[in-house]
Amino acid sequence: MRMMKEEIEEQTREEELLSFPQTQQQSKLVVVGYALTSKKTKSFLQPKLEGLARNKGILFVAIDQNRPLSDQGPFDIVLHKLTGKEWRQILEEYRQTHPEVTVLDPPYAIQHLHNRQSMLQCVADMNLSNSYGKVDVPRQLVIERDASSIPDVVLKAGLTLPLVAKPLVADGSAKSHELSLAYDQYSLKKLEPPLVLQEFVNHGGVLFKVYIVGEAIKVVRRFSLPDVTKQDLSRSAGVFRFPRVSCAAASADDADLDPCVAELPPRPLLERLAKELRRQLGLRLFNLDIIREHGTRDQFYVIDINYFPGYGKMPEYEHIFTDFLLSLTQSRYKKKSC
Ligand SMILES: Nc1ncnc2c1ncn2[C@@H]1O[C@H](COP(=O)(O)OP(=O)(O)OP(=O)(O)O)[C@@H](O)[C@H]1O
Ligand SMILES: O=P(O)(O)O[C@H]1[C@H](OP(=O)(O)O)[C@@H](OP(=O)(O)O)[C@@H](O)[C@@H](O)[C@@H]1OP(=O)(O)O
Ligand SMILES: [Mg+2]
Ligand SMILES: [Mg+2]
Repeated sequence: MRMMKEEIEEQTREEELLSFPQTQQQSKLVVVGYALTSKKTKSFLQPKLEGLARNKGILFVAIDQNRPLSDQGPFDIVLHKLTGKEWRQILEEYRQTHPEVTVLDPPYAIQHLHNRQSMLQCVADMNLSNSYGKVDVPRQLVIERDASSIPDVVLKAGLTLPLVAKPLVADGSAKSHELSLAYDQYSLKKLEPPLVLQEFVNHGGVLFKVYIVGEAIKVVRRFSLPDVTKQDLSRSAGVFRFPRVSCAAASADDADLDPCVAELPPRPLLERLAKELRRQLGLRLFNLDIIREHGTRDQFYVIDINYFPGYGKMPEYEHIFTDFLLSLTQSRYKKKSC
């Protein structure tokens, strides 16, 4: 007789459990359910992560979106990065009915990052400035509709060209990553709202990606858009489109760079920024793109924040991530015994 799908899954899981070191079969395993796109599963769930996790007693189990979430598991942690209202509702309901499970992260908090205005609002409100530096967001305005009005609106708001035009919605779709650089005021009419118009900040062509996993922070350098000089601006006109520019950007960690451009932002400044963002956004898994204004030592701008970014590109992510997952279950255990 053919085995039921559930039975096969149960058997596979039992076999997986048996492949764990014996000490871990006896002590409690941390079961992490994941709901990720196939692209994300490939980049995140690399064999080196799964191997280390196994040694530490962590088991990753794929969530079947065609079956009720409550019938699966039991999970200690749910990791997810999928879009859609329906999925969000499923997760919110699951959080209510399964308070013992840590859902990374709450869907309502992630929603905050799906709009490029609300995404940076926390940073703007923070007014972070101390002896290590100053963190701002570029001046920007939201255009909801009517492209023909943009030149006027930009003039009135006093924004300085060139401007980066970014789709207002940042939901991870290919379209949400289609950016443009506008050199002159009249070409702005060619843009397609709803969008955010952000002042382009010269930063020496290098940006810093700050990856956050709970309390841990890792910073890497990436090549970015080159500076735009006054001469470039007077010579060029029009709108230059650059789809998925950030994904194509190579690592700049080993490049021979001007030390003033390459110097990482001060660690204490990033720690303060990360701590505030973690608290205010209510998120534990995100990264931010931060740039240093060219010609300054300590003026920084946050230009982008992403939920559950490409951790596969973060150095030592397998150690950092597994330690983080373990720390979550330990703190839950501590809370319970208190
Ligand atoms: N205000 C700005 N000033 C200078 N360069 C910028 C600015 N905004 C964006 N850029 C450049 O454009 C790139 C893409 O912008 P941004 O990071 O906002 O887009 P994204 O599609 O959300 O990227 P990601 O793939 O990281 O989610 C940046 O990595 C940077 O090189
Ligand atoms: O493509 P990668 O895995 O590297 O990760 C990228 C991730 O794509 P994915 O979540 O679809 O995989 C993007 O998410 P969406 O905005 O498209 O949702 C965004 O977070 C990028 O910033 C990540 O690149 P990183 O900033 O880490 O370099
Ligand atoms: Mg970015
Ligand atoms: Mg982004």
